[in-house]
Amino acid sequence: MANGVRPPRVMEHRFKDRNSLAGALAADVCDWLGTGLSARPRASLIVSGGSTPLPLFHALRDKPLAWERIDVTLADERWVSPDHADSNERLVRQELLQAKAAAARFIPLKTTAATPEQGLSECEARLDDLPRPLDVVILGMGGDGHTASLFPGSEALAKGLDPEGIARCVACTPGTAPYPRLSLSISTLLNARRVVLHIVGADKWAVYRQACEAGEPSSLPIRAVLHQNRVQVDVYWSP
Ligand SMILES: O=C1O[C@H](COP(=O)(O)O)[C@@H](O)[C@H](O)[C@H]1O
Repeated sequence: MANGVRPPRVMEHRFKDRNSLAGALAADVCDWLGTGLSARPRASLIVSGGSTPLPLFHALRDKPLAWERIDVTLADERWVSPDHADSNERLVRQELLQAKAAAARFIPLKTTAATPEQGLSECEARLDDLPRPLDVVILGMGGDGHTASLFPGSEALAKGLDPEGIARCVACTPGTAPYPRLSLSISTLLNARRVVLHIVGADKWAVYRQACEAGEPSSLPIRAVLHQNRVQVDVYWSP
């Protein structure tokens, strides 16, 4: 694929550094949520965990939005206690749901069930509350092309990547990353007004460019986000 060619529904936004990216993406997310709130009683924001979103969370939490009318949940969760260092819920509570954003309603994915498989139906019920389409979905991507917790080689991948699937979420145990997990399915994540892929670093840019080429989503699950006709995907990248 020639440099610069990308799937038709993909728009690229490139920044000189991570803080510039975070500031611009926070401003855009604020506009999109504001548009949702002006048209409907509530708006939804689905965020990812891991290390990439930290500067975004810090830029977003001070935005002057009617946060008490915003529902926040996660694209995926590691099945660890909510106060565990690697819990995505902990990250969101400590780093996003502060300052003005403390007024938002948070919907955790982690339940008290022992495994994500056992927690799946409660989680689906929690997500049923969210009006569709979702307003803003912000996805991350791992170096292996996973997005949310849709990992290459995991047993739940076919179910999670089914574009017409009715499952809101899937339980999985990645062979290549720690912790059992629960992930929103691709059909849930793409039923959205705005979908963002937020990635940083040259390595992730190379994986993203590889995923822009036609191929199997089972080897690079992010392909299921990039190669579809349902919604525009805005890719925000910086070195
Ligand atoms: O495990 C996960 O990985 C991805 C990417 O994380 P990063 O640390 O490379 O930014 C993340 O999007 C996902 O939410 C998380 O659970």
